[in-house]
Amino acid sequence: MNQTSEILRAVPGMQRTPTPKLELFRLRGFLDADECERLMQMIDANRQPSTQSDDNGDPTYRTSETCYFGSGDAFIAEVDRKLHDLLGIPEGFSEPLQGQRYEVGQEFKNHTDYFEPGGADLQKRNQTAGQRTWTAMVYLNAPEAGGATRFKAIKKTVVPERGALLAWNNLKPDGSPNFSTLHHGMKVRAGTKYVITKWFTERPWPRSA
Ligand SMILES: O=C(O)CCC(=O)C(=O)O
Ligand SMILES: [Fe+2]
Repeated sequence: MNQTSEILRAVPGMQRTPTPKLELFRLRGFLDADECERLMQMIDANRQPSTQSDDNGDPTYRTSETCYFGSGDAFIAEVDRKLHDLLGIPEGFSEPLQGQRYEVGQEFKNHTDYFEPGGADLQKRNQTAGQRTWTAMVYLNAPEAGGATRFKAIKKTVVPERGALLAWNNLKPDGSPNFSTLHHGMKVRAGTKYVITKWFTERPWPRSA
């Protein structure tokens, strides 16, 4: 079993989706309301159109906005540390924390978080931090309608709940990408949806000088 998987199974209150297809966990109340509010305000203040890995040229594919949190902020560093501690992954083995914001009608269509084997993006990453391993995301609020995360291969839909964390292993036990991690950040129907996302990496993320 993957070491992170073992660590997560031992966390009090952790819920694991019973499927042999992927390792998917949920922990309610990972962040408190104040932490969520603070992160939402930071996302509102500093957002730009989201980009796509392995870009497929479809402009309707990912319509949300992204906030790249600066690494110098003490509060962000604390949230970052909390995520690393939970998954038992040494600090540095991840991309800088991001926030995502979806307005009514915005979504992130079916995709996987790992980089496509043989693709240009993975080739580039292989010179630095390598493939993405685990994903952790935290719902900062519950939009009034819509905005669930749907894992098609296991027919599982996760409804956003303030402070709840979702974590999954993008790779299979042999280290190859797991297509069953395919997921869809579904359209928000009413309100605005906010999440933070953390992608863990095979090797340390290069520090900026
Ligand atoms: O917003 C969601 O529910 C999913 C987000 C996501 O899949 C991502 O940012 O990679
Ligand atoms: Fe994703």
